[in-house]
Amino acid sequence: MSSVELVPVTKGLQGVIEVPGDKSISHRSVIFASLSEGTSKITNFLTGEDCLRTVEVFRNFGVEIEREEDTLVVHGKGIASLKEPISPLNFGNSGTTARLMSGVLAGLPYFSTAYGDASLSKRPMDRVVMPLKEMGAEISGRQEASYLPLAFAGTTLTGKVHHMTIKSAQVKSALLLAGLLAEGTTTVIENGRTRNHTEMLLPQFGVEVSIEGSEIHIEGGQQPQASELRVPGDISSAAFFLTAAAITPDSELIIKNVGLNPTRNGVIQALELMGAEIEAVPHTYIGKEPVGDIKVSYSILNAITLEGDLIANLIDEIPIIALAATQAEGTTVVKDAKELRVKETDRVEAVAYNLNQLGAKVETREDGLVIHGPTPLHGGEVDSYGDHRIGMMGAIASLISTAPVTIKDKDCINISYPNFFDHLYQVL
Ligand SMILES: O=C(O)C1=C[C@@H](OP(=O)(O)O)[C@@H](O)[C@H](O)C1
Ligand SMILES: C=C(OP(=O)(O)O)C(=O)O
Repeated sequence: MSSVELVPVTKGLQGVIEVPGDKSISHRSVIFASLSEGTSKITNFLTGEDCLRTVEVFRNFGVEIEREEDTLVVHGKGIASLKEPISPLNFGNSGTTARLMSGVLAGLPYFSTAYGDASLSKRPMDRVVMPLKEMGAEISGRQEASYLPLAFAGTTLTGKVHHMTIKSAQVKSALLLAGLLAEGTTTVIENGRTRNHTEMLLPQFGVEVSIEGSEIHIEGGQQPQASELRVPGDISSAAFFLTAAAITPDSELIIKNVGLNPTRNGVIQALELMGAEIEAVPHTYIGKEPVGDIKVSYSILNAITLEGDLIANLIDEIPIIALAATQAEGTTVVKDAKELRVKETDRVEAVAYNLNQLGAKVETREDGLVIHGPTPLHGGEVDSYGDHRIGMMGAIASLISTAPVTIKDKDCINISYPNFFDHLYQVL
């Protein structure tokens, strides 16, 4: 297993970086382009392992997708021209591929099977399988199709009104995609705001989606049309550098061209509430997505409470915010975040275990974390448990530790941020 030893820094982080393309938007862009008629060009596509899984899935459906570095050219021939896949589809480690593609596989008139790695095979799939079955999907698998591997019979779906019971953009998106392939109208009623990239991007591919408050409606039978798109920088990747600069004395960093969608920018709010000197200015729109530069400098931080609706807005950033909280004055509380327990690993346990190994004082709760700060970190070993966000949290912790930090299984970082270490060394 690959590991790396990182030594503490002797000076602050300085410079200007541009993080890779947004993971959520990259997945969606290749799905929509592959279902489209015509040739789509996607630039700044995230070449992390997860998004490449989604590309591979559509190649299995016979879609010709060319890739040169972070540019994809997708030669769509329309939904009716997709071919039945002859091999099982491999979703790897990617929850987004698994959930969104379940909506697609359920509604295409083909038999398909799909599997994932050990981590993904433990993550709940009933959250998409159950509402898809209510639309007429035939899906089978272990424990009433609650886990991968899954088999999709490919049936005619009927539109339906779904009342969401969890806050999940993956489930919402799976149902909207199934709705696109279904007969009639599908409505998803959210029980809290989650990232809205699917609803924002589908119209760019010529698909009509109507939004009234928390209700999203999509009419089945629409044929998406090719589009051109530049993917904004990923705020979830930027979060590691924002936090690094906020907790490392004498730092000042600028991160350019980051997606600042208000359903995703909770990490900026959280760092601001902690007292970080942080400025995010949108300077342009890519489609309906605001994009801007973020400037952040070292500050003395204070503890905060994160709960309620803000949680979905920063769910993937909680590990790195927890590291910031170890350096903040007072007790930081993270509540309403039990979703963290069903990510690539149980992130409640993984964050607490690893930060405590380094000398922090972190307690676990069923739905979150309690972090007592500030505590100096003394170095040691961080076990990523194969989870990219835990690996990157450990790497950023090394900057302010008094002794080296070893990251076990560092290669998992390639899942969402293949050039993470290049960027880190660039700003040191
Ligand atoms: O829709 C998406 O692209 C994502 C939604 C979130 O998951 P949930 O829908 O499970 O909250 C997030 O954690 C994941 O990294 C990406
Ligand atoms: C949870 C994540 O991704 P996914 O659900 O796509 O595996 C993540 O990127 O932090």
